[in-house]
Amino acid sequence: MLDVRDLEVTYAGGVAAVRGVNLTVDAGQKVGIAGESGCGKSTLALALLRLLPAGARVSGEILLDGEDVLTMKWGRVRAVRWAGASIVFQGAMHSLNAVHRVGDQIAEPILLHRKATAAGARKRTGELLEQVGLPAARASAYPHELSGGQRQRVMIAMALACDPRLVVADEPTTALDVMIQAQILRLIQQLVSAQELGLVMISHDLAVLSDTCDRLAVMYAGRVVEEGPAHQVYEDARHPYGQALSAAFPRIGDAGSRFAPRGLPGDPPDPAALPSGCAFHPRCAVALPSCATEDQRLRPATPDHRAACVHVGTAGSAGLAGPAGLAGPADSAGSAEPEGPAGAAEPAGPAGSTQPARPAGSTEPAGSTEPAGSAGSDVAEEARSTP
Ligand SMILES: Nc1ncnc2c1ncn2[C@@H]1O[C@H](COP(=O)(O)OP(=O)(O)OP(=O)(O)O)[C@@H](O)[C@H]1O
Repeated sequence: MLDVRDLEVTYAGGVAAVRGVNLTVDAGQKVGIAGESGCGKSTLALALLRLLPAGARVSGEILLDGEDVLTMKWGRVRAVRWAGASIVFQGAMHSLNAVHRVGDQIAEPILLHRKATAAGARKRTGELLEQVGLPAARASAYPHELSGGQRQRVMIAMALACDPRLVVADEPTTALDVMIQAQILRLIQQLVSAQELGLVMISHDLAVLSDTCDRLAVMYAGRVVEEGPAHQVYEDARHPYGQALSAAFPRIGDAGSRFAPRGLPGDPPDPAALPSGCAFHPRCAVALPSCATEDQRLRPATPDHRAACVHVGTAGSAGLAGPAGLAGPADSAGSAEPEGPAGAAEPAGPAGSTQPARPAGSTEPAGSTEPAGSAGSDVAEEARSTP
Protein backbone atom coordinates (compact mmCIF):
# COMPACT_ATOMS: atom_id res chain seq x y z
CA MET A 1 0.00 0.00 0.00
CA LEU A 2 2.74 2.44 0.93
CA ASP A 3 6.23 2.15 -0.47
CA VAL A 4 8.67 4.91 0.46
CA ARG A 5 11.94 4.75 -1.44
CA ASP A 6 15.13 6.65 -0.67
CA LEU A 7 13.24 9.60 0.78
CA GLU A 8 15.39 12.65 1.53
CA VAL A 9 14.07 15.89 3.02
CA THR A 10 16.31 18.91 3.52
CA TYR A 11 15.12 22.16 5.04
CA ALA A 12 16.59 25.59 4.39
CA GLY A 13 20.07 25.98 5.84
CA GLY A 14 21.03 22.43 4.89
CA VAL A 15 19.03 20.76 7.67
CA ALA A 16 19.06 17.11 6.59
CA ALA A 17 15.89 16.02 8.39
CA VAL A 18 15.23 12.74 6.54
CA ARG A 19 18.05 10.83 4.85
CA GLY A 20 17.48 7.91 2.52
CA VAL A 21 14.48 6.39 4.29
CA ASN A 22 12.85 3.26 2.87
CA LEU A 23 9.60 2.03 4.37
CA THR A 24 6.69 -0.12 3.29
CA VAL A 25 3.28 -0.67 4.85
CA ASP A 26 0.76 -3.30 3.82
CA ALA A 27 -3.00 -3.21 4.30
CA GLY A 28 -3.82 -3.99 7.93
CA GLN A 29 -0.20 -3.55 8.99
CA LYS A 30 0.89 -1.28 11.82
CA VAL A 31 4.36 0.17 11.45
CA GLY A 32 5.94 2.23 14.22
CA ILE A 33 8.59 4.92 13.76
CA ALA A 34 10.63 5.57 16.90
CA GLY A 35 13.43 7.97 17.71
CA GLU A 36 14.32 10.88 19.94
CA SER A 37 13.22 14.45 19.39
CA GLY A 38 14.56 15.98 16.20
CA CYS A 39 15.41 12.72 14.42
CA GLY A 40 12.98 13.51 11.59
CA LYS A 41 9.84 11.55 12.51
CA SER A 42 7.35 14.38 11.98
CA THR A 43 9.12 15.45 8.80
CA LEU A 44 8.63 11.93 7.47
CA ALA A 45 4.93 12.00 8.46
CA LEU A 46 4.38 15.35 6.76
CA ALA A 47 6.19 14.21 3.64
CA LEU A 48 3.88 11.19 3.32
CA LEU A 49 0.93 13.53 2.76
CA ARG A 50 2.97 16.20 0.98
CA LEU A 51 2.40 18.64 3.81
CA LEU A 52 5.99 19.86 4.12
CA PRO A 53 6.49 23.63 4.33
CA ALA A 54 7.55 25.56 1.26
CA GLY A 55 11.32 25.57 0.94
CA ALA A 56 11.77 21.94 1.99
CA ARG A 57 13.70 20.03 -0.68
CA VAL A 58 12.39 16.51 -1.21
CA SER A 59 13.64 13.63 -3.32
CA GLY A 60 12.84 9.94 -3.59
CA GLU A 61 9.45 8.32 -4.07
CA ILE A 62 6.36 7.94 -1.91
CA LEU A 63 4.20 5.39 -3.68
CA LEU A 64 0.67 5.17 -2.34
CA ASP A 65 -1.04 2.28 -4.10
CA GLY A 66 1.59 2.68 -6.80
CA GLU A 67 1.10 6.44 -7.36
CA ASP A 68 3.93 8.78 -6.40
CA VAL A 69 2.60 11.38 -3.97
CA LEU A 70 5.65 13.57 -4.60
CA THR A 71 5.04 14.02 -8.32
CA MET A 72 1.25 13.89 -8.60
CA LYS A 73 -0.62 17.05 -9.64
CA TRP A 74 -2.12 19.18 -6.86
CA GLY A 75 -5.69 18.24 -7.77
CA ARG A 76 -4.76 14.61 -7.30
CA VAL A 77 -2.96 15.36 -4.02
CA ARG A 78 -6.16 16.93 -2.70
CA ALA A 79 -8.11 13.85 -3.72
CA VAL A 80 -5.61 11.52 -2.08
CA ARG A 81 -5.57 13.41 1.23
CA TRP A 82 -8.34 12.19 3.55
CA ALA A 83 -9.51 9.50 1.13
CA GLY A 84 -6.23 7.74 0.33
CA ALA A 85 -4.26 8.72 3.42
CA SER A 86 -5.09 10.83 6.44
CA ILE A 87 -3.16 12.06 9.43
CA VAL A 88 -3.79 12.34 13.17
CA PHE A 89 -1.62 15.14 14.54
CA GLN A 90 -0.24 15.36 18.03
CA GLY A 91 -2.02 17.69 20.43
CA ALA A 92 -5.70 17.67 19.41
CA MET A 93 -6.33 20.97 21.20
CA HIS A 94 -4.04 22.72 18.73
CA SER A 95 -5.24 20.79 15.72
CA LEU A 96 -8.97 21.30 16.17
CA ASN A 97 -10.47 24.69 15.40
CA ALA A 98 -11.55 26.20 18.72
CA VAL A 99 -14.46 28.21 17.30
CA HIS A 100 -16.21 25.44 15.35
CA ARG A 101 -18.26 22.57 16.72
CA VAL A 102 -16.38 19.28 16.42
CA GLY A 103 -19.20 17.76 14.35
CA ASP A 104 -18.81 20.48 11.73
CA GLN A 105 -15.08 19.83 11.59
CA ILE A 106 -15.59 16.11 11.05
CA ALA A 107 -18.28 16.80 8.44
CA GLU A 108 -16.13 19.21 6.41
CA PRO A 109 -13.97 16.64 4.61
CA ILE A 110 -17.06 14.48 4.04
CA LEU A 111 -18.82 17.41 2.35
CA LEU A 112 -15.75 18.36 0.32
CA HIS A 113 -14.33 15.00 -0.62
CA ARG A 114 -17.38 12.76 -0.66
CA LYS A 115 -19.67 15.47 -2.09
CA ALA A 116 -22.19 14.41 0.54
CA THR A 117 -25.37 16.37 1.30
CA ALA A 118 -25.53 18.23 4.62
CA ALA A 119 -27.87 15.57 6.02
CA GLY A 120 -25.64 12.75 4.76
CA ALA A 121 -22.52 14.34 6.29
CA ARG A 122 -24.33 14.81 9.61
CA LYS A 123 -25.39 11.18 9.67
CA ARG A 124 -21.88 9.97 8.84
CA THR A 125 -20.42 12.26 11.51
CA GLY A 126 -22.67 10.68 14.14
CA GLU A 127 -21.63 7.20 13.00
CA LEU A 128 -17.95 8.13 13.18
CA LEU A 129 -18.27 9.55 16.67
CA GLU A 130 -19.93 6.34 17.84
CA GLN A 131 -17.23 4.33 16.13
CA VAL A 132 -14.59 6.05 18.26
CA GLY A 133 -16.64 5.62 21.44
CA LEU A 134 -18.32 9.03 21.74
CA PRO A 135 -22.09 9.66 21.72
CA ALA A 136 -23.26 11.12 18.38
CA ALA A 137 -24.71 14.06 20.33
CA ARG A 138 -21.17 15.25 21.14
CA ALA A 139 -21.05 16.55 17.56
CA SER A 140 -22.46 19.81 18.87
CA ALA A 141 -19.64 20.31 21.38
CA TYR A 142 -16.80 22.79 20.97
CA PRO A 143 -13.27 21.42 21.49
CA HIS A 144 -12.91 23.08 24.91
CA GLU A 145 -16.00 21.20 26.11
CA LEU A 146 -14.27 17.84 25.62
CA SER A 147 -11.52 16.12 27.60
CA GLY A 148 -8.10 15.54 26.04
CA GLY A 149 -8.95 11.90 25.33
CA GLN A 150 -12.29 12.83 23.78
CA ARG A 151 -10.62 15.43 21.57
CA GLN A 152 -8.12 12.85 20.38
CA ARG A 153 -11.06 10.54 19.58
CA VAL A 154 -12.53 13.36 17.49
CA MET A 155 -9.22 13.63 15.64
CA ILE A 156 -9.33 9.91 14.94
CA ALA A 157 -12.96 10.15 13.76
CA MET A 158 -11.88 12.94 11.43
CA ALA A 159 -9.01 10.89 10.08
CA LEU A 160 -11.44 8.07 9.28
CA ALA A 161 -14.09 10.35 7.78
CA CYS A 162 -13.39 9.56 4.14
CA ASP A 163 -12.44 5.89 4.56
CA PRO A 164 -8.71 6.24 3.98
CA ARG A 165 -6.56 3.22 3.27
CA LEU A 166 -3.64 4.57 5.30
CA VAL A 167 -3.61 6.50 8.56
CA VAL A 168 -0.51 8.34 9.75
CA ALA A 169 -0.60 9.02 13.49
CA ASP A 170 2.05 11.47 14.71
CA GLU A 171 2.42 11.08 18.48
CA PRO A 172 -1.36 10.59 18.87
CA THR A 173 -1.21 10.13 22.64
CA THR A 174 1.57 12.50 23.67
CA ALA A 175 -0.44 14.82 25.90
CA LEU A 176 -2.64 12.14 27.48
CA ASP A 177 -2.28 10.37 30.81
CA VAL A 178 -1.33 6.71 30.68
CA MET A 179 -4.84 5.30 31.20
CA ILE A 180 -6.37 7.37 28.42
CA GLN A 181 -3.29 6.74 26.30
CA ALA A 182 -3.85 2.99 26.61
CA GLN A 183 -7.51 3.35 25.60
CA ILE A 184 -6.68 5.51 22.59
CA LEU A 185 -3.98 3.08 21.47
CA ARG A 186 -6.38 0.17 21.77
CA LEU A 187 -8.97 2.10 19.79
CA ILE A 188 -6.46 2.77 17.01
CA GLN A 189 -5.42 -0.89 16.95
CA GLN A 190 -9.01 -2.08 16.77
CA LEU A 191 -10.02 0.33 14.02
CA VAL A 192 -6.95 -0.46 11.94
CA SER A 193 -7.47 -4.20 12.24
CA ALA A 194 -11.24 -4.11 11.70
CA GLN A 195 -10.95 -1.94 8.58
CA GLU A 196 -7.71 -3.41 7.22
CA LEU A 197 -6.09 0.02 7.20
CA GLY A 198 -2.37 0.60 7.04
CA LEU A 199 -0.97 2.53 10.00
CA VAL A 200 2.21 4.54 10.38
CA MET A 201 2.49 5.44 14.05
CA ILE A 202 5.14 7.87 15.20
CA SER A 203 6.34 8.09 18.77
CA HIS A 204 9.42 8.60 20.88
CA ASP A 205 8.03 5.86 23.14
CA LEU A 206 9.46 2.54 22.03
CA ALA A 207 7.40 0.60 24.58
CA VAL A 208 4.13 2.04 23.26
CA LEU A 209 5.11 1.26 19.69
CA SER A 210 6.17 -2.28 20.49
CA ASP A 211 2.75 -2.88 22.07
CA THR A 212 0.81 -1.28 19.25
CA CYS A 213 2.69 -2.11 16.07
CA ASP A 214 3.65 -5.16 14.03
CA ARG A 215 6.95 -3.71 12.86
CA LEU A 216 9.21 -1.00 14.12
CA ALA A 217 11.72 1.30 12.47
CA VAL A 218 14.15 3.24 14.68
CA MET A 219 15.34 6.57 13.30
CA TYR A 220 18.51 8.40 14.24
CA ALA A 221 19.59 11.68 12.62
CA GLY A 222 17.11 11.31 9.78
CA ARG A 223 17.98 7.74 8.94
CA VAL A 224 16.40 4.37 9.76
CA VAL A 225 19.13 2.60 11.71
CA GLU A 226 17.16 -0.48 12.75
CA GLU A 227 13.96 -2.19 11.65
CA GLY A 228 12.22 -5.47 12.29
CA PRO A 229 9.32 -7.12 14.12
CA ALA A 230 8.25 -4.72 16.84
CA HIS A 231 8.83 -6.98 19.82
CA GLN A 232 12.22 -8.09 18.50
CA VAL A 233 13.40 -4.51 18.05
CA TYR A 234 12.22 -3.61 21.53
CA GLU A 235 13.41 -6.71 23.37
CA ASP A 236 16.48 -7.55 21.33
CA ALA A 237 17.68 -4.38 19.61
CA ARG A 238 20.80 -4.84 17.49
CA HIS A 239 21.88 -1.26 16.79
CA PRO A 240 23.65 0.43 19.72
CA TYR A 241 21.19 3.33 19.44
CA GLY A 242 18.18 0.98 19.37
CA GLN A 243 19.65 -0.77 22.41
CA ALA A 244 20.12 2.53 24.23
CA LEU A 245 16.57 3.60 23.43
CA SER A 246 15.23 0.28 24.66
CA ALA A 247 17.36 0.33 27.83
CA ALA A 248 16.01 3.78 28.67
CA PHE A 249 12.64 2.21 29.53
CA PRO A 250 12.25 0.44 32.87
CA ARG A 251 10.94 -3.12 32.67
CA ILE A 252 8.68 -3.30 35.72
CA GLY A 253 7.55 -6.83 34.93
CA ASP A 254 11.09 -8.10 34.73
CA ALA A 255 11.46 -10.04 37.99
CA GLY A 256 14.93 -9.92 39.47
CA SER A 257 16.22 -7.01 37.40
CA ARG A 258 16.94 -3.67 39.00
CA PHE A 259 14.67 -0.74 38.29
CA ALA A 260 17.43 1.08 36.51
CA PRO A 261 16.64 2.60 33.14
CA ARG A 262 19.76 4.04 31.54
CA GLY A 263 20.16 7.29 29.71
CA LEU A 264 22.24 7.85 26.62
CA PRO A 265 25.11 10.28 27.02
CA GLY A 266 25.52 13.18 24.65
CA ASP A 267 23.04 15.06 22.50
CA PRO A 268 21.43 14.27 19.17
CA PRO A 269 23.52 15.72 16.34
CA ASP A 270 22.71 18.98 14.61
CA PRO A 271 21.07 17.91 11.33
CA ALA A 272 22.71 20.90 9.61
CA ALA A 273 26.18 19.63 10.57
CA LEU A 274 26.04 15.86 10.91
CA PRO A 275 29.10 13.93 12.07
CA SER A 276 31.02 12.14 9.35
CA GLY A 277 30.63 8.39 8.90
CA CYS A 278 27.94 6.84 11.08
CA ALA A 279 26.06 9.78 12.62
CA PHE A 280 25.77 7.87 15.90
CA HIS A 281 29.49 7.20 16.35
CA PRO A 282 30.26 10.13 18.73
CA ARG A 283 27.76 8.68 21.25
CA CYS A 284 28.42 5.01 20.59
CA ALA A 285 30.17 2.91 23.23
CA VAL A 286 31.20 0.29 20.69
CA ALA A 287 32.31 2.52 17.79
CA LEU A 288 35.36 1.45 15.80
CA PRO A 289 37.78 3.93 14.24
CA SER A 290 36.20 3.21 10.85
CA CYS A 291 32.78 4.36 12.13
CA ALA A 292 34.04 7.95 12.04
CA THR A 293 34.54 7.78 8.30
CA GLU A 294 32.25 5.07 6.95
CA ASP A 295 28.49 5.17 7.02
CA GLN A 296 26.56 1.93 7.37
CA ARG A 297 23.66 0.40 5.45
CA LEU A 298 20.99 -1.74 7.06
CA ARG A 299 22.17 -5.33 7.14
CA PRO A 300 20.48 -8.48 8.43
CA ALA A 301 20.94 -9.31 12.10
CA THR A 302 18.37 -12.10 11.77
CA PRO A 303 16.42 -13.01 8.64
CA ASP A 304 13.69 -10.55 9.61
CA HIS A 305 15.57 -7.87 11.53
CA ARG A 306 18.12 -5.39 10.20
CA ALA A 307 20.41 -2.81 11.72
CA ALA A 308 22.88 -0.32 10.26
CA CYS A 309 25.92 -1.07 12.41
CA VAL A 310 29.38 -2.32 11.57
CA HIS A 311 29.05 -4.97 14.28
CA VAL A 312 25.85 -6.47 12.91
CA GLY A 313 26.06 -9.48 10.66
CA THR A 314 29.73 -10.06 11.37
CA ALA A 315 30.99 -13.59 10.84
CA GLY A 316 29.86 -15.91 13.60
CA SER A 317 27.73 -13.26 15.21
CA ALA A 318 24.06 -12.41 14.95
CA GLY A 319 24.82 -8.82 15.76
CA LEU A 320 25.54 -7.04 18.99
CA ALA A 321 24.25 -8.86 21.98
CA GLY A 322 23.40 -7.44 25.36
CA PRO A 323 22.03 -4.13 26.45
CA ALA A 324 22.62 -0.74 24.98
CA GLY A 325 26.09 -0.52 23.70
CA LEU A 326 27.16 -1.38 27.22
CA ALA A 327 29.31 -4.31 26.26
CA GLY A 328 32.71 -3.66 24.76
CA PRO A 329 33.22 -3.90 21.03
CA ALA A 330 32.10 -7.23 19.66
CA ASP A 331 34.90 -9.81 19.47
CA SER A 332 34.22 -10.31 15.85
CA ALA A 333 34.46 -6.63 15.05
CA GLY A 334 37.69 -7.11 13.18
CA SER A 335 36.01 -9.45 10.74
CA ALA A 336 33.17 -7.15 9.85
CA GLU A 337 31.59 -7.66 6.48
CA PRO A 338 32.43 -5.11 3.85
CA GLU A 339 30.55 -1.97 4.65
CA GLY A 340 28.24 -0.07 2.38
CA PRO A 341 29.43 3.06 0.66
CA ALA A 342 29.51 6.21 2.73
CA GLY A 343 26.23 8.08 2.64
CA ALA A 344 24.40 5.15 1.08
CA ALA A 345 20.71 4.74 1.69
CA GLU A 346 19.78 1.46 3.21
CA PRO A 347 17.81 -0.81 0.89
CA ALA A 348 18.95 -4.39 1.19
CA GLY A 349 18.08 -5.07 -2.42
CA PRO A 350 19.67 -3.47 -5.42
CA ALA A 351 19.73 0.31 -5.42
CA GLY A 352 16.37 1.67 -6.43
CA SER A 353 14.97 -1.82 -6.67
CA THR A 354 11.22 -2.12 -6.74
CA GLN A 355 11.10 -4.41 -3.73
CA PRO A 356 14.06 -4.52 -1.39
CA ALA A 357 14.58 -7.94 0.14
CA ARG A 358 13.62 -6.74 3.60
CA PRO A 359 12.22 -3.23 3.55
CA ALA A 360 11.21 -1.53 6.76
CA GLY A 361 7.79 -2.54 7.90
CA SER A 362 7.09 -4.86 5.03
CA THR A 363 7.25 -8.43 6.08
CA GLU A 364 4.67 -9.19 8.75
CA PRO A 365 1.45 -10.60 7.45
CA ALA A 366 -1.29 -8.00 7.41
CA GLY A 367 -3.03 -7.60 10.75
CA SER A 368 -1.05 -10.41 12.22
CA THR A 369 -1.17 -9.54 15.87
CA GLU A 370 -4.44 -7.83 16.57
CA PRO A 371 -7.76 -9.53 16.17
CA ALA A 372 -10.45 -7.29 14.77
CA GLY A 373 -12.77 -6.16 17.45
CA SER A 374 -15.35 -3.63 18.33
CA ALA A 375 -14.06 -0.20 19.15
CA GLY A 376 -17.02 0.59 21.27
CA SER A 377 -16.78 -1.28 24.54
CA ASP A 378 -14.07 -0.02 26.85
CA VAL A 379 -13.47 3.18 24.96
CA ALA A 380 -17.04 4.18 25.73
CA GLU A 381 -16.11 3.99 29.37
CA GLU A 382 -13.58 6.79 28.95
CA ALA A 383 -16.25 8.90 27.24
CA ARG A 384 -18.54 8.40 30.22
CA SER A 385 -15.90 8.86 32.87
CA THR A 386 -14.22 11.99 31.52
CA PRO A 387 -15.79 15.39 32.09
N1 LIG B 1 10.21 23.96 8.89
C1 LIG B 1 11.45 23.65 9.27
N2 LIG B 1 12.50 24.39 8.87
C2 LIG B 1 13.78 24.10 9.23
N3 LIG B 1 14.09 23.03 10.01
C3 LIG B 1 13.07 22.25 10.44
C4 LIG B 1 11.71 22.54 10.11
N4 LIG B 1 10.93 21.58 10.68
C5 LIG B 1 11.77 20.76 11.34
N5 LIG B 1 13.05 21.16 11.21
C6 LIG B 1 14.25 20.50 11.76
O1 LIG B 1 14.32 19.21 11.20
C7 LIG B 1 14.76 18.26 12.16
C8 LIG B 1 13.74 17.15 12.28
O2 LIG B 1 12.55 17.71 12.86
P1 LIG B 1 11.24 16.83 13.13
O3 LIG B 1 10.18 17.73 13.66
O4 LIG B 1 10.92 16.06 11.90
O5 LIG B 1 11.77 15.83 14.26
P2 LIG B 1 10.93 14.86 15.21
O6 LIG B 1 11.70 13.61 15.31
O7 LIG B 1 9.53 14.76 14.74
O8 LIG B 1 10.98 15.66 16.60
P3 LIG B 1 9.81 15.71 17.73
O9 LIG B 1 9.68 14.34 18.28
O10 LIG B 1 10.39 16.68 18.71
O11 LIG B 1 8.56 16.21 17.08
C9 LIG B 1 14.97 19.06 13.45
O12 LIG B 1 16.33 19.38 13.56
C10 LIG B 1 14.14 20.31 13.26
O13 LIG B 1 14.70 21.39 13.96
